[in-house]
Amino acid sequence: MTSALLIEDLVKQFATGKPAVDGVSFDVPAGEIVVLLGPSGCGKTTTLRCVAGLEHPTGGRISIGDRVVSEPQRGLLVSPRERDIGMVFQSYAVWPHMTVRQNVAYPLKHRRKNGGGDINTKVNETLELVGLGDYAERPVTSLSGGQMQRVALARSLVYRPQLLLLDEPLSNLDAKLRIRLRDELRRILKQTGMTGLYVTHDQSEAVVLGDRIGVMKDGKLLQMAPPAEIYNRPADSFVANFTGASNILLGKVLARNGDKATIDLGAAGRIEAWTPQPLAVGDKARVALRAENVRLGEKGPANAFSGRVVERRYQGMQTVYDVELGGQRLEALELGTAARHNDGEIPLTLPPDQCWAYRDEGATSVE
Ligand SMILES: Nc1ncnc2c1ncn2[C@@H]1O[C@H](COP(=O)(O)OP(=O)(O)OP(=O)(O)O)[C@@H](O)[C@H]1O
Repeated sequence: MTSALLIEDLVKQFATGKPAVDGVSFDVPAGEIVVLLGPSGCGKTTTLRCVAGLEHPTGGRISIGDRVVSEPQRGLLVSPRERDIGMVFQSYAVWPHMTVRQNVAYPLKHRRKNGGGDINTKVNETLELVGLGDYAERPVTSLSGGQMQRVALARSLVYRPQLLLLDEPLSNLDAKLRIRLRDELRRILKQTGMTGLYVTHDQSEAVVLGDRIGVMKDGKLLQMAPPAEIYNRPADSFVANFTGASNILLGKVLARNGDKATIDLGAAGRIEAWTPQPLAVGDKARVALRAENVRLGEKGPANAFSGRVVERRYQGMQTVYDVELGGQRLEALELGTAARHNDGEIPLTLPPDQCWAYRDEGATSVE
């Protein structure tokens, strides 16, 4: 089957600096939502703009459906209007002098491709889909930010483009609305069977919306995988850290056994960890793990340690514990409204599957 979007070795070099996009390749099968996630400046917006045709790539190839839309080596560049894409941006791109209905009908009246059929029926169906059925005749400027963004979404969905591009569409909304629209967006996109490429720096949006998440850093795509794999099998220490595995234990590789490694943590003892990288015996390693995966008060069958709680921070719905482990520090998170552990010595378990060892590129090590 042809991918709805295929990006091969995409490079974008602006006049100055390092390449904003540096050899990125991935595909999006029809009906799938791929989210590009990464910190500010990692190149996710530039990638999306290259797909839209708003940026001219320096190298590589982009195909939408079975049509190549950009291949600079052959001097090929299809204009944005000819790409059959929809776009939703951070700012609510709506026509302020029109009603909601007129805004959503606009692309059907002004695009070559409208698929035929009755414009009013299509507009009504799309407004229902985005939850604005009762607002059709209102001036668009009388709507709230969240509603305006629904209008922008409806306007991009109404002509059923081959591909929908969304660049941080929720970031201008207040926190509560952002969460509601985030959850609804997935339902809406899935209901229409739309293929989507979505850009965000917000992990929770990426996890809720994406069938797959691509984590980017410095113009490179570090990992592209379903959310659960990104969260449970991060291929790279940056991916682990960016998605919230904030605990890092430093050590040295003692032994390898398949995709597991035994790491010497110095005074803390030895730890078993999963490793996606070809670590060798003697290598310095960083073991990453999430605060929520530290099992305080438990003596498990593997990776059982004795630590010391040095500080507790009660946060109402959860408690964060600072734990000392052989001269290193860990944070442990306990969900629930009651803190069950006190300061002082405590057994704890770090489940081997939830400990991930990466090569330590930094200088620090435990001798
Ligand atoms: N028009 C431009 N001219 C020069 N450099 C640019 C231009 N647009 C982006 N860049 C640079 O390219 C790199 C990637 O930017 P890009 O906007 O793609 O990152 P991003 O991950 O989307 O970040 P953000 O979330 O802040 O938008 C950055 O270093 C940025 O400064």
